[in-house]
Amino acid sequence: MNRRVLLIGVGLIGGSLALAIKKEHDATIIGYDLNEEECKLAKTLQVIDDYSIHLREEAEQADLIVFATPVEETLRLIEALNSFTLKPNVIITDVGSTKGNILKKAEPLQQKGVTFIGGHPMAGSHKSGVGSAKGHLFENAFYIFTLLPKTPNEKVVELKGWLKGTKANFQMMEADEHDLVTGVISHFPHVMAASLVRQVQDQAEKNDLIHRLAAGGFKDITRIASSSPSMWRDIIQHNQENILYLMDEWMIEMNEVRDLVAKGDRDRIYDYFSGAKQYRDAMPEGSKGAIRSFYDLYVDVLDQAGVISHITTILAEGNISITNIRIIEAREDVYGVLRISFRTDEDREKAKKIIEQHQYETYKA
Ligand SMILES: NC(=O)C1=CN([C@@H]2O[C@H](COP(=O)(O)OP(=O)(O)OC[C@H]3O[C@@H](n4cnc5c(N)ncnc54)[C@H](O)[C@@H]3O)[C@@H](O)[C@H]2O)C=CC1
Ligand SMILES: O=C(O)C(=O)Cc1ccc(O)cc1
Repeated sequence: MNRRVLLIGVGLIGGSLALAIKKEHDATIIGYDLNEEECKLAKTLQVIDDYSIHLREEAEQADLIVFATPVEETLRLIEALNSFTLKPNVIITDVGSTKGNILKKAEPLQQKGVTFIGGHPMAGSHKSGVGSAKGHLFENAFYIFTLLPKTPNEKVVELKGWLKGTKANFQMMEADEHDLVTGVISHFPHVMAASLVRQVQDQAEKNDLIHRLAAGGFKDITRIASSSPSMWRDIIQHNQENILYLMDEWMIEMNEVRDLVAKGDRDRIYDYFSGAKQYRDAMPEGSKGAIRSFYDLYVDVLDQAGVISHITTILAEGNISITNIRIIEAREDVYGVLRISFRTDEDREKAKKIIEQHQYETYKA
């Protein structure tokens, strides 16, 4: 019998999961979203088979229910599910960036014998909406499951089966540990990125050159500050304790660095940078973390006119597809750096070889 998936929240992550599910399953995917335009677009793009405005009716027929809504909304909707008569074997999961409060909210469902498995695919983008959804978004990314006590293992295996098409790397974690770890590597860095941008904004009011010069590397390192403010408001709210702890730690650290700078302590400043470099350089390559790594290649170009078409032609001849190409004009008009993004490290390596054969200089960030 054809199985039914109810996707609640048909945006970037929900749409990407739907596409991944479709790769491996011949199930009917029904979308439910407050924004009807997103549902229409999702249907046109064949991300979902159909959509509905009748949550109860759809939930009661579903074999798999996926919440891909902002965390605060997910909490509200999980509560609504409590009064529905769900199929006895249904699996409910979510994709929220925080897990503690969501699992607590799902406890009453489990007490009624319904399986809820917390999920967090740790890859994404600063973009929102189903228009940016991709079936391969979670390939090689960590996909964390957080379980309520007594969740049957066969249900976890079944959910992994549903999500096989993501080609993600599934991992189990306790909800508390998840929230601390993601606080460290994703949520707090997000606050930092936003604060760096706001510092530039404040300083740019005094000197408008700052705005122009920030367009290069600064923009790259603060890319995540362009993500959905409402999504991040929810994340910060639901990981408040960890974020406050990390902010306090950061301020202690900044005071220590401030002290080194004030004293002009050259050796210790060197040690500070060198320690950070060593630790960063030793981080594993090739696996995706929460913050998306791009397989970028930088190419020095002198004459910008015509160079993009030349490089795209030689890459096309070499059968290498690119996901993005952009000139970063950080060196005024004559010189430029071309940044080309690839889907895999392998593509980037092949491209590097080919481009260098044409006498361009390349480097990886
Ligand atoms: N964006 C990212 O990179 C990642 C996001 N996440 C998590 O995924 C979830 C969704 O994020 P995105 O897909 O990026 O957001 P999105 O904005 O692209 O999609 C969210 C969708 O939920 C809909 N929605 C909001 N409230 C609703 C409600 N009450 N009922 C039905 N639909 C509702 C919105 O209309 C929107 O279409 C969030 O919980 C976020 O924490 C997890 C991993 C990565
Ligand atoms: O844009 C990026 O790379 C991200 O930071 C993606 C992201 C956002 C939220 C998550 O919970 C996990 C990953």
